[in-house]
Amino acid sequence: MAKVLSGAGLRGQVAGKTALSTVGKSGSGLTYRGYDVKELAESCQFEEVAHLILKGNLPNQAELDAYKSELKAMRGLPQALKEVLERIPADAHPMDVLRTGCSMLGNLEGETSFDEQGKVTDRMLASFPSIICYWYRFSHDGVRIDVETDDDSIGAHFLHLLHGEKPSELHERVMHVSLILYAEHEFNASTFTARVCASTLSDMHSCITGAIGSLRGPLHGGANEAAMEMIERFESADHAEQEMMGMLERKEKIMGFGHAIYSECDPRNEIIKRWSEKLAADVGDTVLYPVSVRCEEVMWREKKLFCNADFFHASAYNFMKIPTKLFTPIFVMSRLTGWAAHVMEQRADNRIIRPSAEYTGEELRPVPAISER
Ligand SMILES: CC(=O)SCCNC(=O)CCNC(=O)[C@H](O)C(C)(C)COP(=O)(O)OP(=O)(O)OC[C@H]1O[C@@H](n2cnc3c(N)ncnc32)[C@H](O)[C@@H]1OP(=O)(O)O
Ligand SMILES: O=C([O-])CC(=O)C(=O)O
Repeated sequence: MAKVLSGAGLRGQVAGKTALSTVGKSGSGLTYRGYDVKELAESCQFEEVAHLILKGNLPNQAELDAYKSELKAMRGLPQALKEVLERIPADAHPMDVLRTGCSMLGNLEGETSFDEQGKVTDRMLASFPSIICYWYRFSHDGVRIDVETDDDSIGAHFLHLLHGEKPSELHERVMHVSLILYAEHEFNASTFTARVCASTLSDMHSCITGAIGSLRGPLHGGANEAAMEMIERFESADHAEQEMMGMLERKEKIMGFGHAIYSECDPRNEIIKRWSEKLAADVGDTVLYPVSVRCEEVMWREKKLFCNADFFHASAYNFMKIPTKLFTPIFVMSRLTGWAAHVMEQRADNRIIRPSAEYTGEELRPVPAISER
């Protein structure tokens, strides 16, 4: 007889093994393949971390240069995909666009054998910024942009396509940090979605498409967007405090706070918060950053709830003039590495994931004739 779990949401249950990351091991830490995320975010480019997660090692200079060149060469989009993107309306959610774009790429350049898993993942990594920005610029500005730029990094490629000009050094660095922080996080909801899909021996594009859908919700990746929608309503730190107290009294969920695994703090927060502060100084902000800090203070004082990775990402992205609706797609551009690495790990030692349910429905009963229902 299978054991019935008492806690909802499978909280605290070990659902499988991974060598990719540890989350909250001592209440607050995060490591990717044994490296502390703080050190990675301090000294690495996102492409180094993508290489670490997907290929197993931090690349040396020659390997990094080769990997970046390979990715650069994969930025173009097939005409049939552009045509699909052009038909998606401007008021669609960009996460839905990305979900469709990923799925369409699977139709055009599908994974025909698991030997291709590395290649199709790199292709997605290189082309997701193109997909999202091609649609965004076409539907919002009516232009068909050339997505094959020579930018050095994935983050710079994205910002260049979005704004039509190369980003500053500061913005490119913030993108590296942000993409590193979001890259991998053990058995979170979207990664678990990808692994469940992989366990049926499905293809990579299906696993990633499912994961995008799972990340979209405001309790997961969608929280950075929801946090932005909240903080932009606040006119000052005092106003933020007053509104937050009301929300807490009404027992509303405050997006960007709390975590299913971390018990003390989310280690990604202090890093992105520092960069948000730098960006605030860069743009001369006197509202959004102080409002965000006050929200953090109120939540800790009132509920002992801390900011997760999403909260200060909201102001950081806003300072870089990234439209709010594109916040969660950036998360996808990064987490794709973790998702794909988990798919590969699942495939390497697979058994179909199929838990049991505790039945809470009716006892066995006869089917009444239709005239008697
Ligand atoms: C990158 C990421 O995906 S990080 C997560 C992003 N998501 C969010 O920011 C959404 C807001 N946060 C939440 O909804 C939750 O904290 C989650 C989904 C992250 C974790 O959920 P859980 O593990 O179920 O939360 P947990 O069990 O710790 O909650 C404990 C209590 O704190 C409350 N709580 C948790 N987070 C919040 C919050 N953000 N605002 C208000 N109350 C909260 C819960 O309602 C619960 O209260 P109760 O005991 O009275 O029912
Ligand atoms: O681990 C989680 O549940 C959510 C999270 O922080 C992430 O996926 O980055």
